Amino acid sequence: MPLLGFPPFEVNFWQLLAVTAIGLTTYSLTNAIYQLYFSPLSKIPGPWYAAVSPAFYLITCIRGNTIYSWDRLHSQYGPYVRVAPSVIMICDPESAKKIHSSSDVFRKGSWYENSERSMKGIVFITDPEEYRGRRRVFGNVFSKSNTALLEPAVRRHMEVCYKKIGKRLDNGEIVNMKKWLHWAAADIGGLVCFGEDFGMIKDEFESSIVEGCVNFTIVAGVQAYIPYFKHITWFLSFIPYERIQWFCRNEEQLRIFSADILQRIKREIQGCKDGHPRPSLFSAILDSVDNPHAKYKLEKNDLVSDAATFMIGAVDTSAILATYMTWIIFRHPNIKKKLIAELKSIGWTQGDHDDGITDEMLQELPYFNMFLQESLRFYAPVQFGLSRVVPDGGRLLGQYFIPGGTECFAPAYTLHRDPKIFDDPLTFKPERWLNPTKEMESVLLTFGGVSRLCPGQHIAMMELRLGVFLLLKYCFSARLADSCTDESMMLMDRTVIYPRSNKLDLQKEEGGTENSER
Ligand code: HEM
Repeated sequence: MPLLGFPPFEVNFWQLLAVTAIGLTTYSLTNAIYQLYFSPLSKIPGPWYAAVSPAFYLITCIRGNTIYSWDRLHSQYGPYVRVAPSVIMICDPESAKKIHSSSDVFRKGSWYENSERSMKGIVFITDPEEYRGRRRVFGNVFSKSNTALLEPAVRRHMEVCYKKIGKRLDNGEIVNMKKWLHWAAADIGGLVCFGEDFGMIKDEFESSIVEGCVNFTIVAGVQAYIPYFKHITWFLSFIPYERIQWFCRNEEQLRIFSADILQRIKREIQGCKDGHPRPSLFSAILDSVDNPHAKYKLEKNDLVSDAATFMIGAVDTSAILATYMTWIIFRHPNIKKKLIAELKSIGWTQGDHDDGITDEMLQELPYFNMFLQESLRFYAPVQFGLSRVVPDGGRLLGQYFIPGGTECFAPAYTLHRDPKIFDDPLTFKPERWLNPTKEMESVLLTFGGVSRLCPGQHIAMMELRLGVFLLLKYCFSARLADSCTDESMMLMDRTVIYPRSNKLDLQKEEGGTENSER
């Protein structure tokens, strides 16, 4: 009996397919016409296929080495490029400053929401209000003066590291500096955050924390571009295949690792007769979880996430920058000579002798600090562009009015090499920082933008200064091994940059003096 008198409505498979195809084609065509001619972003140049579908952007990001893709697009289309229907890339210093401003905050974008599963650490907080609350918990533990208190422990640790490397070089070994610098960065991260290192330099082994931190940035760099992928990985983690499990369970393993350490610190505090355990960042803030009267409260889960996040933030970044600084020192003998000359002026001696040099003295050396600054420009570990969202109401960026909700990013790789700001930008030239322009200083995004500056930057800078000084002290007579070439050190990019060969080998210069003893 036909319903309401209408004849029965029958569709066969082919009709259904035809209707679906017509529907999809109409939608795609209408969307393409809208995106190309009517969208508020349609005036922004860029490849047409990037404007009509997010596929180009997602594939470029998932493939990695985006720094080169963005740089090419910038040279082709100019400072503003539309790389997806609602994503724009900005290579204009003024607008880069705006999107990272601390007064008119552009919140963090979908990259951060997608890249974690259960890790609610500070770096992944996108809401500015929630971020301010979390930052208050940490108070001034990262201030320059607090960082200076850590110098003796950090220095002792680094001294052991470089002495060991020097001895190995003297014994004729080829030493992969990248590996040792990752061990040192993780050990120091442990010292700073938890008051204990992981014994990697002492026992010369790689704790799973290094692999965990490096893997996290790699996995996050893929997951961040595939919406809902983080939910799928939960199911995938049950597949009994080692590589898949490694990919899917890395975040959980880091959280377990952090929870264990925090538990140990807590036991230590409870067992401490005088109530003063080893000083560390997290022993200072444990109180915010356990004390009901603490001024700023933190959930236990967030504390564990923060502990893992701080290690992720500390390890790969510091190690990679130190690796490239080592490369530059041995790649350019004139730079090494100038650094040594300046160090000699404050009493530097080669080998195992106390020359009384402190971090404070290193901060006074002009060439030494220009070398550091140029390294921060050239080898910023995070160069792909930190994603931000235009606030409600939209904002004027350059000559374009960009609607609220649009994602934007300013790739550090391209900005740090802008010939309008840096003369001869592809040459590593410390002297350019002798009289820097305001623009040169403000465009550097090595430690992030002003609204979300890296809290570990003073610690990282101290580590880098002491690292260069101790490298020259204990590995003075080294040279680059034959395996280490311009080609092998070419920048690759997967969230954090790394050398193409994934190593930096040093060996002893033939006829050079002993490194460990004068
Ligand atoms: C050379 C070394 C380092 C570099 C180049 C570096 C770089 C950065 C950058 C670019 C950001 C901003 C990320 C964003 O906007 O999403 C950041 C954030 C962060 N860094 Fe570092 N970092 C370094 C060392 C450290 C160290 C040693 C620590 C901890 C002891 C640390 C902890 C963090 C944390 C917790 C954040 C998140 C802050 C936030 O979201 O506001 N970093 N870092």
